[in-house]
Amino acid sequence: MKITRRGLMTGTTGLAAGAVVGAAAGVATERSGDSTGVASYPFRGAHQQGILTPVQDRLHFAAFDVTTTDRAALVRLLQDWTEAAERMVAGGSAGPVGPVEGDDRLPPDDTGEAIGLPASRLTLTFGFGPGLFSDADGEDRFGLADRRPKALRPLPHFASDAIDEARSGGDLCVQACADDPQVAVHAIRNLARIGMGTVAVRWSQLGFGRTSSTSRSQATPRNLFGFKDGTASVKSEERDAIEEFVWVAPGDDPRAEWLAGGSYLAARRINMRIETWDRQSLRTQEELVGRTKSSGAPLSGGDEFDEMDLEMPGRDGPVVPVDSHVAVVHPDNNGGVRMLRRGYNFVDGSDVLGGMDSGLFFVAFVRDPDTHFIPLQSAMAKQDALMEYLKFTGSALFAVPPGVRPGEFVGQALFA
Ligand SMILES: C=CC1=C(C)c2cc3[nH]c(cc4nc(cc5[nH]c(cc1n2)c(C)c5CCC(=O)O)C(CCC(=O)O)=C4C)c(C)c3C=C
Ligand SMILES: [Fe+2]
Repeated sequence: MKITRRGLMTGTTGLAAGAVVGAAAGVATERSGDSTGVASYPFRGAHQQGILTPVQDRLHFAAFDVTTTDRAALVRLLQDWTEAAERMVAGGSAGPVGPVEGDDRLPPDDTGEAIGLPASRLTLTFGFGPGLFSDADGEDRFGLADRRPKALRPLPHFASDAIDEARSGGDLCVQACADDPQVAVHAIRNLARIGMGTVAVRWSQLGFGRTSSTSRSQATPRNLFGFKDGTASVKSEERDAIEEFVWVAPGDDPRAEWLAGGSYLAARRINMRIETWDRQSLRTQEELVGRTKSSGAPLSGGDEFDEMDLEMPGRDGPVVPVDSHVAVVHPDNNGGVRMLRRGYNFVDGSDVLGGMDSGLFFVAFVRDPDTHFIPLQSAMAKQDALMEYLKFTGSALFAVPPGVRPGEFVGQALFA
């Protein structure tokens, strides 16, 4: 069955628009326009989609404040979001009726800007922020406080952070990734519309040109410094590494067993001083990163995916400088830990000085932020020569519940 919003609207499936959901694992497309050969991914499974899924080209990420005090309303929202998400990732509309099929005296249950667009490999990934468990005064908002995962706290302040609170935190988050920005935006917009009166968008971020790859079948993309980014990120083919570094395991956190099979999502909005960067010599740029700009190979030699030799002597110390980015965050200098990175480039117009408000919206999925993320971010803040070209302007941490099983809603085990 071919599922497109247009196909559904013209009745080729014989079903109401949006009523159909993809059941097969990764519905193949006749003409997908991407290297994966897949048009859509199933919403339900052991783990949420949008983590191991081959990274799509576009992002719309939104963080929400929960505005209700009613636990039942929060549960209803998650049920409604689950239904809408399942329809939209299959290429259907947000509501069961559709953008133009309903009673014309009522607002449509889908906003319509995705009419005619295919699923575009849309994935929707949901997360819970610390504020869902208790508010700033420690008040238990929804009877969930004693189920808060131990590592789910606002990220600490790191040296030279310039965090804008209006771009940080949030009680809930939704990561929408797709190959078409209109499809990602449509999904977030409709989830926000469905949540009216229960949640309000706190901040959101658009991203383009994925800065990572989650599969060996994907080429490594480039960030706005012009370097390949994502080379050493955990790949979906690395089964042992995924268990060790990405998924929360049963027994990791006895009071938050509901999170087993899930993960933590660390988000950092990082402005890049690209105008200053562009004035640095190629050699300086490569020494700041620790890899070559052309192939992404370590400065110690070899090809992109070859092991880096952090000890190889150069003229003034190691050939991969000790304060280069890759040396500072390398597993050998951080207790062996790795992370699955899934960031995007962004350009949000220009700043008051005529420079571009641009950078990298860093997203990483980790098993435990206390051991797999915070120490690396601290090391970067203190020792990384790249920091001179970076300004951290947003910050958030979310617990990402496990996958949604048939008949369940997202995060159901937390409310059991
Ligand atoms: C705290 C975690 C990290 C932040 C924040 C971060 C920001 C950041 N990174 C680049 C560019 C590159 N990063 C690369 C590798 C790399 N980065 C991190 C962590 C953070 N980066 C890790 C764990 C690694 C892998 C290290 C390893 O195992 O070798 C690379 C090299 C290519 C690659 O492996 O992806 C580049 C390039 C920028 C520009 C940036 C902030 C804007
Ligand atoms: Fe990095």
